[in-house]
Amino acid sequence: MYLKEFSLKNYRNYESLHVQFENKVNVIIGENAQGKTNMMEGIYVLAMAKSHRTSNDKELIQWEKEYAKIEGRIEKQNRFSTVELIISNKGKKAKLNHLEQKKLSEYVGHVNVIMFAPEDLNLVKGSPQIRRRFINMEIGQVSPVYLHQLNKYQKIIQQRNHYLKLLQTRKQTDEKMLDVLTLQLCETASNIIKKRYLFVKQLEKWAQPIHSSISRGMEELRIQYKPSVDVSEEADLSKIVEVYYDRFAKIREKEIERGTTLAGPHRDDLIFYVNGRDVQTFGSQGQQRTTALSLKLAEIDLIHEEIGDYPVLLLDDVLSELDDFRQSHLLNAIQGKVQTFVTTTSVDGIDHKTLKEAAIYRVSSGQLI
Ligand SMILES: Nc1ncnc2c1ncn2[C@@H]1O[C@H](COP(=O)(O)OP(=O)(O)OP(=O)(O)O)[C@@H](O)[C@H]1O
Repeated sequence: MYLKEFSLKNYRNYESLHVQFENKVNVIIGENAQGKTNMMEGIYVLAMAKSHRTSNDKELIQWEKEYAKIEGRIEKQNRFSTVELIISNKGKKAKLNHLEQKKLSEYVGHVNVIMFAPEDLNLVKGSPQIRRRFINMEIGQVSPVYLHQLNKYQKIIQQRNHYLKLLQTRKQTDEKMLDVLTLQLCETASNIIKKRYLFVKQLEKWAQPIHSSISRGMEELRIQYKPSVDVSEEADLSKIVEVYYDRFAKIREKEIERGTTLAGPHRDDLIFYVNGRDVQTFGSQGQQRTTALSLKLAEIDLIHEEIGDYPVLLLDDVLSELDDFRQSHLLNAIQGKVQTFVTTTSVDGIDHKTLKEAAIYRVSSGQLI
């Protein structure tokens, strides 16, 4: 998959940008605060309809402007299409081949991207929220049904938390509505869990050989999905609903006391083991970085397997964070098959072979040269 043309209007510090990308590797050089990350973010938002660094869409609109617009022309298996996203105070409007899409979940997934930024190196060490976000973003790209379930789940959680607050403050004493919402929650959660189990299994399949190769055969990576309830991978949907329902019955008093939902996919996590040990607790910084890199590279293969095409790779200021060996592993893995955008403040840290094949752009105050 290729992003052939890309435009920004009133997006962050870009008043107006139009660029054609001819090469597979595109290096974007610029001093600090000139717009490198903003451009990577723009490509990411065009694909995912949300930013990787803020949940507040208004931040994406240039200061004092009414709206921001991102457009792209995509080549996918020799076919061309256009994508467009308009962000305003009223919300987001997405168009595919000039046709407005009713649901964002039907738009997301048309362009597939993988972002690798320094904060992704925290995937292993950071909070469970970072890992849940990773799971959601990645499954969401290949499964509109998952995105739909996730949106539904979030709405139910909001309603349920609101109701639990009413019960907590005794503004409401009838618990019937809580039962209805709990059942809806269990049903939606069971679909999400099933998908997550499947995804983690696939991810492990692709990440294991990559991790082994980066560690020169010294390390074996295992990935475990840890749902917030004790439910096995083999359980069918009705069994998962049953397990959840039992759990909610047990914690009902506690939930009312706290006024919030205490179990569900919004409390799941991933555990990474290297040679049998939890790498978050016992791994060295190098092992944690290798794990994060293996996961990102595995995603490329996973998306390729799912959709039959490679995603676009966005490497935002991350190459300089990797040592020479990890950097060359990354560059070899994507060589020739993945359209890649690399941002950097200097080309010094990037290997010569990559630079020779690359188109090099300089960004300065929201302008690209
Ligand atoms: N909504 C906005 N409207 C206008 N300008 C904005 C907006 N949001 C951010 N900016 C500006 O964008 C610039 C930051 O750009 P960006 O984050 O892309 O920097 P960068 O080139 O990646 O720098 P670094 O190398 O430091 O990461 C800042 O000058 C910031 O003030």
